[in-house]
Amino acid sequence: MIQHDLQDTLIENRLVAILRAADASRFADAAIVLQAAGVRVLEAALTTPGAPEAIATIREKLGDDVHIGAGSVREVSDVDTAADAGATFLVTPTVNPLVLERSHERGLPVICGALTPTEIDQAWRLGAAAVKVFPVAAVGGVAYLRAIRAPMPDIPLVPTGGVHLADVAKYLESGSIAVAAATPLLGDALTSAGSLTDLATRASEFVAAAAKYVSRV
Ligand SMILES: O=C(O)C(=O)C[C@H](O)[C@H](O)COP(=O)(O)O
Repeated sequence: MIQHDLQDTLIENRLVAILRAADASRFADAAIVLQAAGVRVLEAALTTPGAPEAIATIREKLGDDVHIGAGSVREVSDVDTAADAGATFLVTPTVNPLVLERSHERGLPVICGALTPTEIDQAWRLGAAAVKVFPVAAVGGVAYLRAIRAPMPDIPLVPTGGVHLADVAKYLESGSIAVAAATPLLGDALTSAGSLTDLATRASEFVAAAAKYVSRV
């Protein structure tokens, strides 16, 4: 996937579901539930043991209908791990020029994590396809997002971290290209005690909230 394709995919979906857990045993089942609910952009965090294998399984089972990225990419070696597993894009929590450089070499677009105006601008100038404003809720949520957008309206922003269902419309109304959520969307669905039925309900609610802002490009 190239930069513009990822931007188009985000505009067409407005929602990224982040899979992160103690282990990846339920990632593929959760991905199937998410796909059925209309979620098309998934991110498997590399902090989860077994995430690369889960990325490969999800690609095999769900095909090209679902975009599966690797998240929490911090090291250059993570880029290669994710690319070799078949991830179609990368998500980082930080701005690391070496990670962006290697991602470009491997042909993978990046949603690069950043927080301050300087970091956000730097991530964009280093060639990020979009900038993940993380952790957005902890620093002021929608008000912070709006403040960032005013002087930098050209940068596609993906607010992440503490984005709850009730916030989805507010962030998208404020000009975000998409929102990303882990805990508020996945809940405990990735644990053995979690319910995939409840996940289906939550995912449908998130998709419905984002749907108003979806545009076909
Ligand atoms: O994966 C990464 O690279 C991140 O840094 C982003 C996180 O997964 C967020 O921490 C999600 O936050 P919640 O949606 O509040 O659970």
